[in-house]
Amino acid sequence: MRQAHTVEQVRAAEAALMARLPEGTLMQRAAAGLAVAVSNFLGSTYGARVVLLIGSGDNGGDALYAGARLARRGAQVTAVLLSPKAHQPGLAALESAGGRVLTGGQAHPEEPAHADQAADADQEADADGPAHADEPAHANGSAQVGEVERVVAGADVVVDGIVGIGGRPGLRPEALAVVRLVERYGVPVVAVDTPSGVDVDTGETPEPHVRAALTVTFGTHKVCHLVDPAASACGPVHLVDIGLEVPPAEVRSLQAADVRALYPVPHGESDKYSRGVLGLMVGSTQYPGAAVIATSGALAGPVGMVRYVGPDPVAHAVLAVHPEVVVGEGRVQAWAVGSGTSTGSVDLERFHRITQQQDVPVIVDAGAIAALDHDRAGRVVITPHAGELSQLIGVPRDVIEQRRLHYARQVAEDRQLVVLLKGATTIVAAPDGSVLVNPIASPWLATAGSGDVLAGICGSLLAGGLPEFEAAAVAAYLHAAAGTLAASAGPVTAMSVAHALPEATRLLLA
Ligand SMILES: NC(=O)C1=CN([C@@H]2O[C@H](COP(=O)(O)OP(=O)(O)OC[C@H]3O[C@@H](n4cnc5c(N)ncnc54)[C@H](O)[C@@H]3O)[C@@H](O)[C@H]2O)[C@@H](O)CC1
Ligand SMILES: Nc1ncnc2c1ncn2[C@@H]1O[C@H](COP(=O)(O)OP(=O)(O)O)[C@@H](O)[C@H]1O
Ligand SMILES: [K+]
Repeated sequence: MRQAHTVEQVRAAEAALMARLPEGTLMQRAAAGLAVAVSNFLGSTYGARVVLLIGSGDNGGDALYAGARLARRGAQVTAVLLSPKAHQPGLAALESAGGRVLTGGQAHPEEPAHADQAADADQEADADGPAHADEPAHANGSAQVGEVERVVAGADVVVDGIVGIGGRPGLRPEALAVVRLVERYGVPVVAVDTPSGVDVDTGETPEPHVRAALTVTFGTHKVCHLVDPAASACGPVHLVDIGLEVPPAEVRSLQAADVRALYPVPHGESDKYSRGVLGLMVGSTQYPGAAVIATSGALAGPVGMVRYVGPDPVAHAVLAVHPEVVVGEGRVQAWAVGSGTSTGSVDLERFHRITQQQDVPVIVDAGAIAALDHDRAGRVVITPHAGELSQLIGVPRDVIEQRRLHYARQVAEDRQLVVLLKGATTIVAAPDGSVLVNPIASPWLATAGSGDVLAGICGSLLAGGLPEFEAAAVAAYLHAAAGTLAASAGPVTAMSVAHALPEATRLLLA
C-alpha cells in the first residue's frame, strides 16, 4: 500500500525521529538521496550543468546540500537564491564544493503575488538579514538577472528547492519569473519533495506552480503526489527512505500486492452461485452497446453468473455477444445499474426497489447517479466523472476538477456512499474520509464505453464479495492495468480494454 501523509503527520514523524538523531542527519539523508536521483536523471554527472532554485527554508537546504554533492562529483552547479534568506550551512557547503551562487528573479519584492507571502519575506529578511550580506553578488541581485537567464538557458536540469511541505500554494514573483524562464527554455525540473506552488495537503493548484519531470520525496508520499491536478505536476515520484515512522494515512493507493490479496479467487468448493451473481440493469435502446460492454467487463471479473434486465432489443444484443448471460431478474449478490442510460431512461421503479435492499450492494453509474434517492437504504458505489458529479451537486465541473479530493470526500460523507470519481487519476472516497487513489492510467482509456467496462468489473467484484470501497478501488486498478495492457502505445476500444481484463488479472495473480 502506498501511503500519502499530511504535512502535520510528516512534521510530527520528523520531530520524533530528529529527537533521536544528531542534528542535520535527516537533511543529509534527504540530500544524499536527492543527489543520487538527480544523478540518475542526468545519466552522467561529470560536467552536467545543474541549476538549483533556492527558497528560504529546509527545502532549499536539501537542494543546496545535494548540489554540493553533485559539484563534488564534477557537476557545474549554480544556486539561484529566490528569497532574502537561504539555508546558511547548505549555502556554505555548496560554495566550498565549488558551486556558484546568484540572486534570481526579475520581479521587485514590492510586487508580491500574495501580500502575506511578501510579509513573510520581509520578516525573514529582518530576522536573519540577507543570505550573504557581505557578498556583493547577493546585494546586487538585479545586475544578475541576465546571468540567471544565461545559466537557466544552458542548464541540463533545474532542481526546484523553492518550497516543500512548508509552502503555501503559489509562487512569489521572484520565483515565478525564474520558473517561467525554465519553462521557456524547456529545461527539465527535478522537484525537491513537492513541485513548489502546489497545495501539498489537497493536491489543488489554485496558483502558478512548478511542473516537474521527476519529484524526489522523503520519508513518505504526500497527498499532492497522488491527487490531481497536483499529481500531474509531479512526474514520477521517487521516494527516499530517511527512516520516518509514520501513522496510518487516510489517502492511500493500492499496489499490485494489495490487489492480489483482495481479489476474490474461487476455490475448490466454489460454485457459480457462491462466486457471486451480478445483476446488470444497464444500456438503453439509445445506447445498447453500453450493455454489451458492461457485460464484457463483468464477465471478465470474479462473478459466477451475470443476469441482465433491460429492454428486449438490448437483451438480444447482449446475448448475441455473451450467450452465457441469463436474461431476467433473479437472486443476485450485487447490482450494476445505469451505464448507457440517461436519467430519463432509467427504470425508476425497479431502480428504487434495488437500492432499498440493504444486503445487496449496488454500483450506480451514468444516468442513474442523478436518480439516486437520498433515502435509499442500500450500500452504494457511485462512479461519476466530474461532469456527472457536477450535475449531482450543482458545483461547476471545473471547480470539481480543481478540488477533486475535496468533493469526492464531501459527497461520500454527505450521502454515506462510496464515490469513485473518474478522470486521469481516479479517486475512491469512503464516507469515513478514507481515500484510495489510482494514480496511473493510460490516457488511451479516455475512450467511449471505457466507463461501462469499469462499471461491469466493479459490479463483478462487489458480487464476488468485496466491500464497496475495496471493490471500487480494485476495479479502478484493474481497469487501468487492462487499459495499459491493451493500449501499450496506441489507441484502444472499450471492448479491447474489457478483453484485456482477464490477462491483466492473470498477470497480477500469477
Ligand atoms: N524537517 C525535516 O526534518 C526534514 C525536512 N526536509 C525538507 O524540508 C522541507 C520543509 O522545510 P521548511 O519547513 O523549512 O519549509 P519549506 O522549505 O517548504 O518552506 C520555507 C518557507 O517558505 C515560505 N513560503 C511559504 N509559501 C511560499 C511560497 N508559496 N513561495 C515562497 N515562499 C513560501 C514560508 O515562509 C516557509 O516557512 C521539506 O519539504 C523537505 O524538503 C528534509 O530535509 C527531510 C527532513
Ligand atoms: N486522461 C485519462 N487518463 C487515464 N484514464 C482516463 C483519462 N480520462 C478518462 N480516463 C478513464 O477512462 C474512463 C472513462 O469513463 P467515462 O467518462 O464514464 O466514459 P464513457 O461514459 O464513455 O464510458 C474512466 O475510468 C476514467 O477514469
Ligand atoms: K520544491
